Amino acid sequence: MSVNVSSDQSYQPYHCVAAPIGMGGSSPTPPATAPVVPTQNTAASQSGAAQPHIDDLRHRIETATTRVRDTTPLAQSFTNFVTINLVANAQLASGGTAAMSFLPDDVIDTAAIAGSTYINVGTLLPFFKDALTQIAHRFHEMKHPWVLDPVAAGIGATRTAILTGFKAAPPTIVRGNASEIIALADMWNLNTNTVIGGANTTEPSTRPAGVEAVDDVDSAQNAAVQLARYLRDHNGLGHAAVAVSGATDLVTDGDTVYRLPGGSAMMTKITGAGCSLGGVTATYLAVTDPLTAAVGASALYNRASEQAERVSHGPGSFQTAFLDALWSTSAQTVAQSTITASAA
Ligand SMILES: Nc1ncnc2c1ncn2[C@@H]1O[C@H](COP(=O)(O)OP(=O)(O)O)[C@@H](O)[C@H]1O
Ligand SMILES: Cc1ncsc1CCOP(=O)(O)O
Ligand SMILES: [Mg+2]
Repeated sequence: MSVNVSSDQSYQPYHCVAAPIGMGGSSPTPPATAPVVPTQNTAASQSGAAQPHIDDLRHRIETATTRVRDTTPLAQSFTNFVTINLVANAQLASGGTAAMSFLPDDVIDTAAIAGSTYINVGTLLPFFKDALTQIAHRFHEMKHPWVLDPVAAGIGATRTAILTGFKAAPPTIVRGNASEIIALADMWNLNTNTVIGGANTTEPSTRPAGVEAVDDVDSAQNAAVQLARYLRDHNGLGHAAVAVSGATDLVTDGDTVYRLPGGSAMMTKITGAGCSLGGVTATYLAVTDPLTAAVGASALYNRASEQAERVSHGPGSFQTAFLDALWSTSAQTVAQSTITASAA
């Protein structure tokens, strides 16, 4: 059974007048929310059963997007050196604030004042293996919510040791591209029955993919569902989400699979689109539940990247326009994104 809820919202540009921010001064005036622009393509036909739960999710997305902008939540990041600046800037443009840290005592002390933490394994140093194991187990004891981006899962003994080690103290949310999600589920020996390359192969995926996906989002669905169920049952919080990014994003809590079409393919031409989505997912997780955080951040990214594509002329201006659109896309536009739900 699937429910196709479709309502494209045209973008309403805003000229935000940010209040001057002194050191420790008040945060800028968050953008006003857009008037809901009636469009000819409003809600498609939907079965009655699923509509209330989609409406509730939309309400939680709008509330979370507004709360991020109103409360400037801190999401700490232990992330790679390639995209660390975009992660921080995307968190701030979305309404949150950032703190980047690597030494365990610093990370654990910062976690005590942060709403969540983001861990991304894109670039590694030798001490990361012990540090990240220590951090994950401390987060588990603290019941501290955190997001994992398993960048380049499957490549290198150190990265594999780190990702394998997270199974014993797993995150609240995992966000990755299709190949990373498949590789992580395989690495954790979850029963995913992943079929690569369609019906003509039955071998589970064992190939590392680098930082880019070599699998399509749908081939990662079973892996994402099994991973979400494992996280929910073992992270000590009782709820979880897995987000698989791509041309149509997929998010699951282990019971329902949500699909979010749209966004701009230009996102594949800037490094850090996925990494920064993980960071903004952590920003949302600081104020809401894992499913709402994963769906809301993905929807924000899709609406903002569409706007950026409309006003840019190449990767450089696209990235700048994307940050602007993270700031000014209204909470209502995010909440009214097209979302399709089906049973896991
Ligand atoms: N073909 C596409 N069309 C639209 N959006 C895309 C496409 N590919 C990726 N994206 C978007 O780019 C962002 C990063 O996704 P992805 O490139 O899959 O992550 P990663 O950079 O970790 O591989 C997500 O918001 C995703 O929705
Ligand atoms: C290129 C690269 N190398 C190690 S991490 C990294 C950035 C990956 O960023 P994203 O996953 O957002 O494409
Ligand atoms: Mg990535």
